[in-house]
Amino acid sequence: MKILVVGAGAIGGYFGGRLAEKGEDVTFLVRENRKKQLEKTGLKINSANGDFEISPRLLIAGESEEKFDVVMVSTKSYQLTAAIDDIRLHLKEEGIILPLLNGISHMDLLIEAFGEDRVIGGLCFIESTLNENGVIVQTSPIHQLVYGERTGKRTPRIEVLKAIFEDTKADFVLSNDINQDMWHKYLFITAMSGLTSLMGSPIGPIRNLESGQRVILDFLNEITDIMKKMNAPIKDDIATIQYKRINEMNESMKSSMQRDMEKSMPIEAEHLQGYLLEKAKENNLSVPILDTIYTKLVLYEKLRQ
Ligand SMILES: NC(=O)C1=CN([C@@H]2O[C@H](COP(=O)(O)OP(=O)(O)OC[C@H]3O[C@@H](n4cnc5c(N)ncnc54)[C@H](OP(=O)(O)O)[C@@H]3O)[C@@H](O)[C@H]2O)C=CC1
Ligand SMILES: CC(C)(CO)C(=O)C(=O)O
Repeated sequence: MKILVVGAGAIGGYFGGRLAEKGEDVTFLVRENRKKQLEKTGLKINSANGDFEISPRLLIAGESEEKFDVVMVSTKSYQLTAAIDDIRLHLKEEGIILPLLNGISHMDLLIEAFGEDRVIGGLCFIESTLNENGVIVQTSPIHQLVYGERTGKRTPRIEVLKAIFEDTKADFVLSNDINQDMWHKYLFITAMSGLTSLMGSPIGPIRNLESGQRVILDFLNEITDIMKKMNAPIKDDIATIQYKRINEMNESMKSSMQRDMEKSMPIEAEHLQGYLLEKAKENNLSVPILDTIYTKLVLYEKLRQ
């Protein structure tokens, strides 16, 4: 199976790199600058699970007519519309799209572009970032990619994908309810990225404060209320589950949004917090913590320009 990874950034480079390390047929769709950099240095990954390096196969959109069976999408949300045009050029007629972005609203964009049947569900738990030399630095041991048919069915194509992902030096998990898993991750990341970015601190010091504990739980409950109003397929006790998860994470864990802010890069505030704030407004919900976090993130974006 020919795999195209769209973006050789922090997560695409990591999971695509792990598949290539195992010998799978992986190509990275990149843009000019990243291509030049990767041709010079190779794809280097400094990982909590063991460093590795590959000479990646690279493709610039439209430079060949090569088509792929699986397209793993690992751009930022604000890069997705442009990336969709590039993907169209390289997706086989029966090819499938596996998105790894945080959030939910990108699913509508992808389904609109490629059709219900082409798009499966996906998400990942990993703490990784690009350093100033374009090296992927993965800091916590967790490196889990969760995927599945949005119908929950064990289709022949998902079994093929499962076989490809097996024995990779990363944790690939086939889900029977990827829709729910994606909403649960969305809840987790909205809280985690919002709070760490607002406080400018890894999660440890925030949760070590009594007030920090309160704000984490209150924010998770706020987001859960919005999601329930949206009829999102979440578990009733998901706020408690994610609260526990946040309390079990590494002391030093940062969110990718926070790391992007440290690098003065654009952030996915509209895609993550902004989308939920819109839904809160539509449902007349009072969401003071989300309002505060969103204001901070929008101010960051304005001051950055
Ligand atoms: N980093 C993390 O720890 C985690 C991130 N996520 C989520 O994963 C998604 C990706 O994040 P992350 O990997 O950190 O982001 P990065 O910015 O590190 O990577 C995105 C990559 O996509 C590339 N890209 C964008 N558009 C195109 C295009 N049209 N063609 C080819 N390449 C393109 C960019 O390349 P270029 O250099 O050309 O701009 C960049 O290398 C986000 O939704 C994020 O929230 C989820 C879990 C953890
Ligand atoms: C919190 C984390 C690292 C977990 O995967 C994440 O998804 C992100 O920061 O984007």
